[in-house]
Amino acid sequence: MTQHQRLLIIDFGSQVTQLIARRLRELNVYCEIHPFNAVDDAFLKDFAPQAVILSGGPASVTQPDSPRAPQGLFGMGVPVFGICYGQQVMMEQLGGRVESGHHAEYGRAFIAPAEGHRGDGIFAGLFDTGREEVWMSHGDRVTQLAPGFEVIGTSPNAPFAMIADEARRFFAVQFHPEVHHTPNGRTMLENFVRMAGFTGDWTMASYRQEAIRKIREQVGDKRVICGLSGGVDSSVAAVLIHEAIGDQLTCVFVDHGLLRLNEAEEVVTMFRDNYNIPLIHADEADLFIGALEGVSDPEVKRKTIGKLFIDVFQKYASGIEGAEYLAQGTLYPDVIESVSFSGGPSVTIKSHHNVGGLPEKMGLKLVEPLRELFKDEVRALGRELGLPEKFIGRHPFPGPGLAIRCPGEITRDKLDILRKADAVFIDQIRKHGLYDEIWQAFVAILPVRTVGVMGDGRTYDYACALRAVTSVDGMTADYYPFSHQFLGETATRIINEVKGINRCTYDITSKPPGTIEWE
Ligand SMILES: Nc1ncnc2c1ncn2[C@@H]1O[C@H](COP(=O)(O)OP(=O)(O)OP(=O)(O)O)[C@@H](O)[C@H]1O
Ligand SMILES: O=c1[nH]c(=O)c2[nH+]cn([C@@H]3O[C@H](COP(=O)(O)O)[C@@H](O)[C@H]3O)c2[nH]1
Ligand SMILES: NC(=O)CC[C@H](N)C(=O)O
Ligand SMILES: [Mg+2]
Repeated sequence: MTQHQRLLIIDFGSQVTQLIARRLRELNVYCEIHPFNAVDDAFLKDFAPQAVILSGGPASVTQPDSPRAPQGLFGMGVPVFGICYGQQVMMEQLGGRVESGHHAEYGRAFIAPAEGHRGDGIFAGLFDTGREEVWMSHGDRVTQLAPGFEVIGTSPNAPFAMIADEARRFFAVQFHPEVHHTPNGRTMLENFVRMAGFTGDWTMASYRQEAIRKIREQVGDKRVICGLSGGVDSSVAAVLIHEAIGDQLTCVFVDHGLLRLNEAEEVVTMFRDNYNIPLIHADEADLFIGALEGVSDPEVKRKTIGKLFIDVFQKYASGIEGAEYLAQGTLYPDVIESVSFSGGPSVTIKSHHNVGGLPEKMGLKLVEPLRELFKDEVRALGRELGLPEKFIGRHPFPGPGLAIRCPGEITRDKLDILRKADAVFIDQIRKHGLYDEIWQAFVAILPVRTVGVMGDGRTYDYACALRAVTSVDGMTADYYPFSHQFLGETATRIINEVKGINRCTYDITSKPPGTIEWE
């Protein structure tokens, strides 16, 4: 376990629990999210948090069998901050009262300070304008405070919107300080962690040292292979592991024939030029493209590719004496998603290419040095390790590559057209200085051909769709608001420069309801 000061977030299933963790990480506070049903008194003792935050959640504390925090939590002497359901559960467990009723508040609300309170303690710095803007999402509300608590702020439908028991260092709010729509939410969380004694010791410099020590401890004198895509995650993982164990590491870059224009050369050159890391360039295009022939179902595509990745890693691992470990760039969101509490079985939208099934089949043990980090932290670690900015700022690129940007059947022909169109689009974005503002951008080639007229001749070629989104973590996304001029210029360039495309559309679907990739 980390040697840093630790904060525990108990998850009651809120859609925005991850944001609590993000906000705290931004404050250089190390925290972990654990589902309420995995946290008991023994866990608390073992984890030894210096403070605890209780998340929101979909349940109602007024219902029998609704989730609770372990009662022992309130006797540990550590500061506790309850958010929404977390507030309600605190009141319920500490002797207050919560009621369901007709007092729902969804969206923006304003908190007024209670008599005699202008905001102090963890509410310091608030109410500058006489009221505090917050984001609410609740149907239940606290109707009676638990002994020891006093009210700090009220909203029209939540008379106990901000409450505190200063003596025990228990605080709670009915709204969500973790979302962007609560402008001073960060101030509240910062006040809370400073009050709890956090010094902000979670920095990438200390993380780097610790991660290196752990990798050495885990791997000993064995060998590690690392699937390297040239993406941020696997590049940072590879460089970090190399720093730890030097030439015990071999990277395997799989060219599955589904990469972007010149991508294979760029990745291989960049690694060979900048790092002295043994790198196998596995040219397996025939294997992948061959297996995908005639396949048009998106899930079948994904599963076919996922399995072939396994086969390829296995092939190269068996050629390396003593290769007992497989490294991958698993991030914290992947970890949380697989443990997080959910009210029912969740639906699989897409089988994200996942190397999680590897170890059993290959007999390889996993090395996952980034599994505690968010993407922005991985980028910060990459900078700390001195990776070239070109790699750190790269848009994410999915493991299955162009296969999921080519709805319907994949052919080499279509892939070539797609690669060229994608290169023009990205070139346009770079030329207009927009690359860093956009989270991810690409072209999808559509499985329809349309009629056009070029140079007085008839064309019957493919249509393509441009996709560019803004996002923080890929979980939700919005389309990027290009100017019409940019779109027009880009469409003209693609149609003029890329033989095989005669029509260009811009995808303005957000996620949800769409997803970022087309398949
Ligand atoms: N072409 C590839 N060759 C080898 N390994 C790959 C390839 N594509 C993906 N992987 C492996 O799958 C993992 C997950 O892919 P993913 O796209 O999520 O991460 P990434 O490519 O490292 O970063 P990014 O999310 O920025 O694209 C990678 O960390 C890498 O280990
Ligand atoms: O490594 C990956 N393997 C996959 O199978 C995969 N599918 C989607 N993505 C990437 O995940 C983010 C969200 O994508 P979606 O909105 O399409 O689900 C976007 O950044 C996608 O590019 C993948 N990455
Ligand atoms: N966002 C929340 O935590 C909601 C809590 C509870 N389900 C309510 O409706 O009041
Ligand atoms: Mg990638």
